Formats: sequence, C-alpha cells, structure tokens
Amino acid sequence: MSTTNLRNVHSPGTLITRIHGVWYDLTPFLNKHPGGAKALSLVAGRDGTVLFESQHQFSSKSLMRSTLNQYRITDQKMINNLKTLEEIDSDTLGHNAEKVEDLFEWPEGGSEFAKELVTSVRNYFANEAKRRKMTMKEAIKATPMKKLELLLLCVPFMISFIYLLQASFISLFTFPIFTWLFIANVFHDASHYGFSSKPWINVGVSYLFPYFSSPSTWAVQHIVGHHSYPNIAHRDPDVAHTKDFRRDHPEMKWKNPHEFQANWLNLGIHWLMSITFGLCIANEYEAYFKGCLSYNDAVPVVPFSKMRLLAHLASRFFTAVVVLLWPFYVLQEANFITKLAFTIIPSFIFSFCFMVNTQINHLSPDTINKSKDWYVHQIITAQNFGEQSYLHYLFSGGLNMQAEHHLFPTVNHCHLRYIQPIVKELCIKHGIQYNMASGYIECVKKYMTHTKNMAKQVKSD
Ligand code: HEM
Repeated sequence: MSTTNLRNVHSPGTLITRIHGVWYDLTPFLNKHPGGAKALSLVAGRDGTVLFESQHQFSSKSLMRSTLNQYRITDQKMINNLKTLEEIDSDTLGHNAEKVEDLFEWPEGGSEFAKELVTSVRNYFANEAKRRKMTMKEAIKATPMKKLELLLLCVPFMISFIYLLQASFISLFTFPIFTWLFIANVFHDASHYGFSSKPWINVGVSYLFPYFSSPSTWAVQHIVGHHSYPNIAHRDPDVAHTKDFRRDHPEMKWKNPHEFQANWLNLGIHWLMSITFGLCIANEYEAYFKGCLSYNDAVPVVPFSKMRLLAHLASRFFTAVVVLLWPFYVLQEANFITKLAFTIIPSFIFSFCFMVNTQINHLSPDTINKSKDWYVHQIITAQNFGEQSYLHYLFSGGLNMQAEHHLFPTVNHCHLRYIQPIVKELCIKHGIQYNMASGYIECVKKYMTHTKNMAKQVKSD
C-alpha cells in the first residue's frame, strides 16, 4: 500500500486509532463520547494511547476499558493494512524520531508514583465535589469565582477595544495586554476541555478567539503534539518551531544561524513576531500545504475533507483581514504610519505576552530530561514559577503551574494552586525532580541560559 493510500485509511469521517497496541474503530462512538466529538476526533489515525490515558484521570478505569472493548477491531486483514499516521510520517520525513509507542511505559494501574498522585488529586476533588454538592467532573472545571474573575477581566478588554477603534495611542499598549489577560485565562482552559463540564461550551469558547490561532490547528499542535510528548525532539512541535533559526532541544540538528539565537535582539524579534507570522500564518502552511500534512514535521495532521478545508482557509483568511488590516478600513482619516502602527504594535505586544508565558515554563537547563513514566516526564519537563503569587497566576493564566497543568490538562487552572502542594510533596517523597523558579525574572534567566547552551555548535552536527 502506498503512503497516499495509507493516509486514505485514515480518511475524513473515519475514526480508527491504536491504544496500547490494539486497534479500535471508534467511528460509531464519535457522537456518543461524553467529552464531545471534537475531543475524541483528535485520536483519529494516530496512536491514541497518551491522549486516552491523560484525559481521563477522573473517570472510572472499568468504564473506560469496557467502552473501548466495544470498538476493538478483530478483522486481521484490516489490521494488517493499518499504520498510524506517526509511522507513515516517520517513513516519509526520515528523521530519527522515536516510535510513539516506545516513548512511555504504562504498567497496569500505573506506576507507584502515578497511582499515589492520581489517587491524592482525585481525593482532593472528591472532597471538593462533596463540599460544593456537585459531580467530580463539574468540580474540576471553572468555579463561579473564576467566572466572576473572567467577567472582571472582560471589562478592561472591552474598554481598551473601544479606545483602540478610536485610535487612542495608549490603547496600542493596553489593548494587547488586556486581550492577553482575558484570552490566557479562558481560551487555554477551554481548548483543554477544562473550562466547562459541557463539551459544547469548551468548543464554543475556543472558537471565540480565532485571532490567537485556529482552534483546529491549535488542537493538533498543542493538545496532541505538545501535551502528549513535551520536550521530546521530533514529537513535540513546540521544540521544532522555526528550526532553521532556533534550536530549542539538544537532539535538534545544529545549524549556523543558531549561533546567534541567544542575542536579546534576535530573541525579541522572534517573540514579537511569533503569533502573527507563526501561529496565524506559518502554522497553516505547515499543517496543510507543505505536502507531508505534518505540523512542524512532528505531529501528523488528519486530512480535512475538501469542503472542510475550504471553510477552514476562508475563516483563517477572514480572521487575518479583520485582525491585521482593520486600521486600513476603520481609521479612514488616519495617515499611513498611524494605520501601520495600529496594525503592527498590538499584535507584536500580544505575541510577546504569549511567548514569555509559554516559553520560559518549558525551556530551561533543567527541563530537557526524559522519563518512561508519562507522569514523571510531565513534571521534569515543566518549569514552574511564582507559584505563590496571584499576579504570576493571573498574568500567566495559571501557566506558571506548568507541571500541574501538564499532569491534569482537563482541570481548570483555578484549581492548580490547591493541587500544587500535593504534587510537590509527592515529588519530594519519590525523589522526583520538581523545577521551580521564584518568578518571571529567574525563569527568563534560566530560559536564556538554555538558549545559550543550545546555540553552541555540537561536534556530531
Ligand atoms: C480514545 C478513546 C476515548 C474513549 C474510549 C473515551 C471515553 C470516554 C468516556 C467513557 C468518558 C466518560 C467518563 C466518565 O463519565 O467518567 C469520557 C470523558 C471525557 N473524555 Fe474521553 N475518550 C476517548 C478519548 C478522548 C480524547 C482524545 C479526549 C481529549 C483530547 C477526551 C476527553 C474527554 C473529556 C474532556 C471527558 C469528560 C471528562 C472531563 O471533562 O474531564 N477523550 N471519555
């Protein structure tokens, strides 16, 4: 079977996946999945083991197992024709990526550490659910307090938006910062199904902010690639962005331009332009047009149907025109320089806020180790900072508790402050490295040290 035909096995409309080495056809389960069709569709065509394990820590193991068993593929002829998209990509991309099925070991019931961790955190939420008279599934999502906080964050966001439309100079700076604050505190959780216990609300909220990224492309990049395989070369797309200019992982090939990556000016330009030219434009090219249907050569993309692709591209084009070019048709009386300033400055500042809050908590000299235990791996590849500070929590949208977020992605970030001491204590007990920094400044310094280390030429390259 040729590569193209193999891609067709995983064609739009079918949902075949492999979990713990066994193939399942989950197509009939798509509209029955309690977490929603959109979430389930992420395992289509790929090895779904990590997503299956990492998204259901608060669900009954026996329910999960019995659900899967109903959809097991038994036709040996069909099984012989199946390959995951990751395998197809490894064949065509020719990089040295480890096979996804070899990355982690999943002992029955979990490792001692994983068992103790999940049980302790479940107990915490079981008590919370009892106290707040609700189900555990509801107790892990945004609390009424968090929703009130979001409403309050919405006010400066709206006010600065009105000022922006009136070409107020100060709004050039306030608008992107308030937009970041609002989006960081709601979009990210929703994209992880962590805002509401109702799947349609999570999907709806993630579509409210198309500027930031297409929710579909974001899901492939972030939920499937990054969260499953953080800081694993050739599997985590986030350590493979602009790899000709930046080297973020020791296993990525060194190239001449990397020598200059630790320069503050170089870094500043990179951070200012990442959202507009990275997430909004290059992402789309990477995912759908490069020929190999693979995001950053790291996460395979399931092909869209022709109609779906058309709708996707039309919405991305519409978003780009509205978000980037609005000053040219709204600020009719302004001169060209003003229009340009209102096009560029807000998007650059927003990009900077995004980058500072998403890079420093992943890339430091301490976060490049690996573990076969998926739970341990999530902790040692995360760099927490300012855990006790409300300002750090608010400005990062809870991303300062990166280890806890990676361990329990469906939990709203408003709870992470309370489970953080549980995680830290268990890490100390089991001798697991737990990376902490006092705040943004220490974390940026660590990030810079890592960037400098990665800039050095490697002999084998
Ligand atoms: C691979 C096969 C999958 C199966 C068989 C499956 C099955 C299930 C079942 C039975 C539940 C209900 C659990 C309960 O009521 O306690 C559930 C809930 C859920 N699933 Fe899945 N699921 C799969 C994949 C996924 C994926 C890939 C995602 C996300 C990327 C996901 C996200 C969720 C979420 C968010 C919930 C609701 C629980 C919560 O909000 O925390 N599932 N799933």
